[in-house]
Amino acid sequence: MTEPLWTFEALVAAMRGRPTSTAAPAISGISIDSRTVKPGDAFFAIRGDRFDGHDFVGKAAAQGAAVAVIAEDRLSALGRLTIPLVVVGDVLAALESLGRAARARSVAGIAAVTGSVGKTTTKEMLARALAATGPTHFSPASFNNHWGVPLTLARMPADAAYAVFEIGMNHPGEIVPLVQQVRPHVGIITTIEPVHVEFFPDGIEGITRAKAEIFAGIERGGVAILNRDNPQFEPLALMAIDSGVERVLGFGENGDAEARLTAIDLLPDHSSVKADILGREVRFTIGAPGRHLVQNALAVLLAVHILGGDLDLAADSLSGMAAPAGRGAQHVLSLGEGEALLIDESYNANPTSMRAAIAVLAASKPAPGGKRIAVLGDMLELGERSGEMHAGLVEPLTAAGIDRVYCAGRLMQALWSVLPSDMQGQYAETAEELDVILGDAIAGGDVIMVKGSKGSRMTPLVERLTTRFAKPEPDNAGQDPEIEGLA
Ligand SMILES: CC(=O)N[C@H]1[C@@H](OP(=O)(O)OP(=O)(O)OC[C@H]2O[C@@H](n3ccc(=O)[nH]c3=O)[C@H](O)[C@@H]2O)O[C@H](CO)[C@@H](O)[C@@H]1O[C@H](C)C(=O)N[C@@H](C)C(=O)N[C@H](CCC(=O)N[C@@H](CCC[C@@H](N)C(=O)O)C(=O)O)C(=O)O
Ligand SMILES: Nc1ncnc2c1ncn2[C@@H]1O[C@H](COP(=O)(O)OP(=O)(O)OP(=O)(O)O)[C@@H](O)[C@H]1O
Ligand SMILES: C[C@@H](N)C(=O)N[C@H](C)C(=O)O
Repeated sequence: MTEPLWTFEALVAAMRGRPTSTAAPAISGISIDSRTVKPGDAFFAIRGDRFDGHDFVGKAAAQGAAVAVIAEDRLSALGRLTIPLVVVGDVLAALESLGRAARARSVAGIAAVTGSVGKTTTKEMLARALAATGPTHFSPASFNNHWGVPLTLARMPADAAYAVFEIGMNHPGEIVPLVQQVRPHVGIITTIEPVHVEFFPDGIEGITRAKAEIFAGIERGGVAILNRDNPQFEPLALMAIDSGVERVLGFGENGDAEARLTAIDLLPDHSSVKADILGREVRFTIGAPGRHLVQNALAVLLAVHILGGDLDLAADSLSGMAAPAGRGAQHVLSLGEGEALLIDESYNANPTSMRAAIAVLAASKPAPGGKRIAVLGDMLELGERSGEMHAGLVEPLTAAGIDRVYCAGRLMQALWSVLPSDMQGQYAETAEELDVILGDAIAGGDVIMVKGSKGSRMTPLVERLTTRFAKPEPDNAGQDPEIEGLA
């Protein structure tokens, strides 16, 4: 029999909670959402921006939750429930305590990933690479904030050999409490870029300081892994040493990088790479395109090596990597007269990730007669230089020889107004309006890259296009289109 994730007693003790029952159900998972709760889960009733999880305890119980963790001040209002409760003062604080207990009992080699872009991609890649050596626990999706980090910690099995956590922020001060819960042996900063800059009046310097907060939680004897090619490398390295981090290692093309790129072949659907990782030559293939993924992979292999994983197995594992949903995942569209390829980059957008995605589109190979099409939504949270940053995309788009650009959103007007007329597809105020426009414009052989900030609602546009132009059965039967795409 496999061990439960938590015994009831251990769960109660970790949170110093008050159980309402002497029952002792085994707990196989942790959930904060009645819509996805599984039998055996402990349901934590979190108060969020829209809802109070206490209103869904009954539903969670009906779905099979073994236990619910609730706040003292809501107990009397909950009425009769069929499952044991653990009563605490503050449910989020209790989740954090459980997360700390998971960390305290763990023998895993632990990595934390932050950075202005590439956190999720790097976290997914590192989890894959470590899993080639031993059982690896990691954050789902982008669970990187004050809810996602303690939740991921609380879910960490006691016998995980490795664990990878993503840590995000869009304001100063958010990383310190999160990294102090995770206490990683290795802290990775993917890169420092002008992202969420609206919340940083002092720009890149402020972002650098905020990302450097990760050093405050690195374990004694731990390692900081930094982007050697980024202009903020030196300040970050100094901040790491000032924070007591004993070892700082770099990755990139720079000759001084400990994980150094030595040769690269960027192809439309994958990359072949040669690198020197702390003096060892490693050759590998990444199963998804883009120079930015090569950068991320260097950090990943360095982290695997430091954590004692098998470097060769890790490098081999990267050939099976597909770009995550919304971050480069590829879909084949069936257009009657032929097929087109849609690259879904709709999860986020900022000048850096836009340039990375435009480079992938540039390297793609449309079929004869096909076009390279960029469909771009607003980049949010860029502050007072937002207009300039939107307009500035004209340079990489023209340099890459993109055939047509479609724009959606008020901010994208700044780009639209400076695009050469022969590149202009069409402008729409909302992503929704592009549905029909694009449906009529795209043709077999085209490669279409869709990107915008999450709030610019390009993801629903991708969903509508992939539904409308889905490959007919049986080609798709039982297969995940993201995995079956050309990635
Ligand atoms: C708390 C939570 O997870 N909310 C998710 C939930 O939201 P919902 O719309 O339902 O409303 P509430 O949050 O108010 O709900 C309160 C609780 O009630 C539960 N509940 C609700 C309805 C119901 O029928 N049953 C229920 O049990 C609910 O589950 C809550 O526990 O659902 C949404 C849809 O799935 C989720 O989108 C929402 O998730 C929020 C946004 C969230 O932050 N979740 C974290 C687990 C997480 O880590 N998510 C990441 C994205 C994180 C992110 O954007 N990070 C930023 C950096 C951090 C910035 C920081 N300053 C910040 O603001 O957070 C980044 O740039 O990367 C992910 O989803 O991948
Ligand atoms: N190292 C990198 N350099 C530049 N761009 C990158 C890099 N890695 C990923 N990207 C780009 O950034 C986009 C977002 O990637 P990812 O989700 O991994 O970043 P993130 O930091 O987790 O973002 P978020 O803060 O929105 O969760 C990708 O679709 C890709 O276009
Ligand atoms: C979605 C959130 N994690 C984020 O990064 N937002 C920025 C503004 C974006 O979507 O580009």
